[in-house]
Parts: sequence; structure tokens; C-alpha cells
Amino acid sequence: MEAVQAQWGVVVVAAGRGMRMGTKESKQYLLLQDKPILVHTLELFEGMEEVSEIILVVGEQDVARCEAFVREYDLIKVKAVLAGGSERQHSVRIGLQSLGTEWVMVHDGVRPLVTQSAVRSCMSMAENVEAAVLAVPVKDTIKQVNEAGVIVATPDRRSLWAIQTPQAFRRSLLIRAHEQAALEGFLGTDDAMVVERLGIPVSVTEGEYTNIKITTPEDLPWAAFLLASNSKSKTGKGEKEL
Ligand SMILES: Nc1ccn([C@@H]2O[C@H](COP(=O)(O)OP(=O)(O)OP(=O)(O)O)[C@@H](O)[C@H]2O)c(=O)n1
Ligand SMILES: C[C@](O)(CO)[C@H](O)COP(=O)(O)O
Repeated sequence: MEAVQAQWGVVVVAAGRGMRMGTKESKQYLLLQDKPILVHTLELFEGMEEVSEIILVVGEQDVARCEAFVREYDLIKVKAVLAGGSERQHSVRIGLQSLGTEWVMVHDGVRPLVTQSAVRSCMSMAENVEAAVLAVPVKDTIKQVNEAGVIVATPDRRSLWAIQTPQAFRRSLLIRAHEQAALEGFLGTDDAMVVERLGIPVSVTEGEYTNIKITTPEDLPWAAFLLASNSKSKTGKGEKEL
């Protein structure tokens, strides 16, 4: 992997309500090791020398408490905490408008387990090709199923990847793609989609299966376990158990 050359900005989107998690508190504020999931995510980017600014996008009702987190956890790279939109894509667009760097990543606030080395691979790839996303090859056989619950197709697994964040782009490209999508009323579930539809290639960088998006209740114990394993490997205490 080539070294990352540029200084990067990150939009961390965390304005969702977490309907699939079903908790009263939005999932990004649930605690793991006594710290909100969102703070774990922010600290990962705060600690990277290639990252110079972070824009945090949250629910309107959560702006004040997130500004308090920024102070409490000394997140000096967080330049603004903004109120997001009704869809993830709207939240990204709002965040992008406030970033000043030539290169940007978009990351889900609820993916706290991404590693700095995976982020670096993605940035490095994007600096070469303009647009790159982290992803992992799917391990299961995937079926397309109709409304009656009957299998209608089995796509070739060798071409299937599960897409993660961060997703990394030259900022001007991503802004143009989002403006076009907004103009045409296109709504996708990730940022690669808004770029792909312009006919611009987006490259996949192989990431890690542990970069889970905390989405449903069974993800929480798994995330807690992974976080504990990360802390152990950092201190060297977990080697025997592995
Ligand atoms: N209007 C929205 C919707 C989602 N997100 C963020 O996008 C990320 C990925 O979305 P997802 O896991 O789908 O989160 P939620 O929308 O909160 O979950 P759900 O779909 O279960 O309601 C999350 O960090 C979420 O907070 C956002 O910033 N603005
Ligand atoms: C961007 C993303 O994390 C890629 O997997 C995901 O698409 C966003 O969340 P959702 O679960 O699709 O709403």
C-alpha cells in the first residue's frame, strides 16, 4: 500500500434514529466500555495524522449533547456539529458543504470498529483512483427471493462484496454526484451509489469483517467483544487467548 499523501476531511453521519435497533436511546449513543459508540468512532479519526478535520452530523435534538462530547473527549478535529436530514444521503450532503479539504471520507457513526490501517488503505486507493470504498467479499451464498418467499436467482458469489464505510472521494467529485442525485430525486443507501450512477468507477478496497455496522440488537455483544479484543491487542494482554 502506498503512503497517504493528502490531508483528509471526514463526514461522520450519525443523524439516524436506529429503528432496527429498537432502543429508546438512538444506537449511536449507547455505551460500549462506558463510552458512547459515536465517541469511539470519532476517536479513531481524531487519532489519525492524515485527518485534519471532522464534521459531525447528528439529529437536531442531539447537537448540544454532541458539542458537549466534543469538549469532554477533547475532539479538537471536530470543526462543526450539524443537524442532519431525514435520510442518510441528506445528512451526508449537509456535512460535505462544511468540509474544506480536497479529499473526503464519509463514515457511519455506528461503525466504531474500523481500524486505522483499513482507513489508510481506502484513502491511499482513493488518492490513486478518485473514489474508493471499504468492502469485504461475501462469505455466504446469496439468493434473490421474490415476494412469495421463493428463490428466483443465485448471483455468482465471486462478484459480490458487502460494502462498508469509510467511503473516500475527491471532494469536488462527491459534491457533484450528490448535487446531481438531489436534482434527480435519486436516493441511495451509500455514497458510492451516487457516484456510480454518473458512470464514474468506484474501486473496492478489501477491508475487515470486524468493521460491522451496529444495526440490530445482536450486534451489540459482538461489538463489545470486538472492542475488548482491540484493547487487549493494543496492550498486548490478549495474545494468549488468541
Ligand atoms: N437520516 C439519517 C439516517 C442515517 N444516518 C446515519 O447513517 C448511518 C448508517 O445508517 P443506519 O445504520 O441505517 O442507521 P439508522 O438510520 O439510524 O438505522 P435504521 O435504518 O435502523 O433506522 C448511521 O450512523 C446513521 O446515524 C444519518 O446520518 N441520517
Ligand atoms: C453506507 C452503508 O454503511 C454501507 O453498508 C450502509 O448502506 C448504510 O446504512 P443502511 O443500513 O443501508 O441504511
